Amino acid sequence: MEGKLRAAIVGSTGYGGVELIRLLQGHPKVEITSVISSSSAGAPIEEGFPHLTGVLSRNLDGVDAAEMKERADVVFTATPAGVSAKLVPQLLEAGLKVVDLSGDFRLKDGGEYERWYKHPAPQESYLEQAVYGLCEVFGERVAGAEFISNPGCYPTATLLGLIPAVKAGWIKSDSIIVDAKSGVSGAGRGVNVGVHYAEVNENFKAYKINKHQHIPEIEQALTEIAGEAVTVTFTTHLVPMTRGIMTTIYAGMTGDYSEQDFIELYRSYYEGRSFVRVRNAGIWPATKEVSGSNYCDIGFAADARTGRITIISVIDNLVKGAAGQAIQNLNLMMGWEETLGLGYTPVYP
Ligand SMILES: NC(=O)C1=CN([C@@H]2O[C@H](COP(=O)(O)OP(=O)(O)OC[C@H]3O[C@@H](n4cnc5c(N)ncnc54)[C@H](OP(=O)(O)O)[C@@H]3O)[C@@H](O)[C@H]2O)C=CC1
Ligand SMILES: CC(=O)N[C@@H](CCC(=O)OP(=O)(O)O)C(=O)O
Repeated sequence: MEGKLRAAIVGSTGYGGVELIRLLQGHPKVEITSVISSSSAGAPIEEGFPHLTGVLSRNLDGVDAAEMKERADVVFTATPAGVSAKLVPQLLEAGLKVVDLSGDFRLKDGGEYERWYKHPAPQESYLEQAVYGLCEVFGERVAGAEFISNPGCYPTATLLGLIPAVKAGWIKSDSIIVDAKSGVSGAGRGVNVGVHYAEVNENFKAYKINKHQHIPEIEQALTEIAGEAVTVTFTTHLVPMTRGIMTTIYAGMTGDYSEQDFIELYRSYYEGRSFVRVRNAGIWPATKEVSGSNYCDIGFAADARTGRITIISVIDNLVKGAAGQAIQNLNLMMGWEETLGLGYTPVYP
């Protein structure tokens, strides 16, 4: 184990944290040295998560920045909104590297954060320090950074599906509609009546229409790429499945572009990036085709009749949408190959 980077996971009893454990167990340069819980410190992690028996044998540690500094070099905070805002500054002041999976540091404008998340914003200096880790787009900023704000699950699928076309000026920036669907693990492990089995099974429902906290995150990145204000209509739906996000994106095209034009544009933009796979014409991605993996698969349908492009983008919300991208960010921070420890083939069927 000597020579490995030591990692602690706060929120290790949540879905994002447990997925970090699964993925980091296979990472050749990282050792998990602390799994942390605010409510079950002292208990063996296998007790609550029998699937980890024989995989990771550790007792849960309490939330203590000084102890984390003793035990770890990097901390993944897979904690609810509002918790990271208070905890992460302590970790940074202790000299730890941090990858935060929550939404607390993604919006550069603290006022916008308070408006959408309904929590007090973190101090401005930490918002400035946080590097928004959408690896395939802003990866150069991640290299050597000490503090990464990992993108949200829906924004990851949406932005990877939109950015090459927005950057090229191929779509009308006031015409974007994102129809997004998520599996139930996206809501986390906490009890919530909206994600109860009887509410979700054999059901399909829209939620947070025009009020979703990922809207400003998507618009912030698209506005930067476009160099002009971009707004999106964004509707989220809950699908009766465990993992997976599909975003179906509609936008008016600025010219007479074909599917093949889009395929070539996107393949060129993502050239050399292993985790974005652009489909051939007529083969649209499905969530199962990325499940358990760090891939984002993208497909297109151009409609000359309406002048609109339809872009389908799928990810596993817990991998590319959370833990996988967090590890990809760590790899880039450390100057390692970005695919290190992430070579998972999707679980199919
Ligand atoms: N699920 C997903 O697909 C995605 C989630 N995210 C974000 O990642 C973060 C984690 O999500 P997820 O794992 O799904 O959520 P969960 O609700 O499954 O887990 C969150 C964990 O945080 C811990 N926690 C709660 N309060 C505190 C506290 N005060 N201090 C320290 N730890 C605390 C809890 O564990 P304990 O009680 O043991 O401390 C809990 O298990 C959230 O911000 C979420 O929005 C981002 C992208 C995708
Ligand atoms: C299915 C489901 O409920 N998904 C959650 C995703 C939450 C999340 O990941 O929140 P942050 O990225 O803001 O931390 C939602 O739509 O709110």
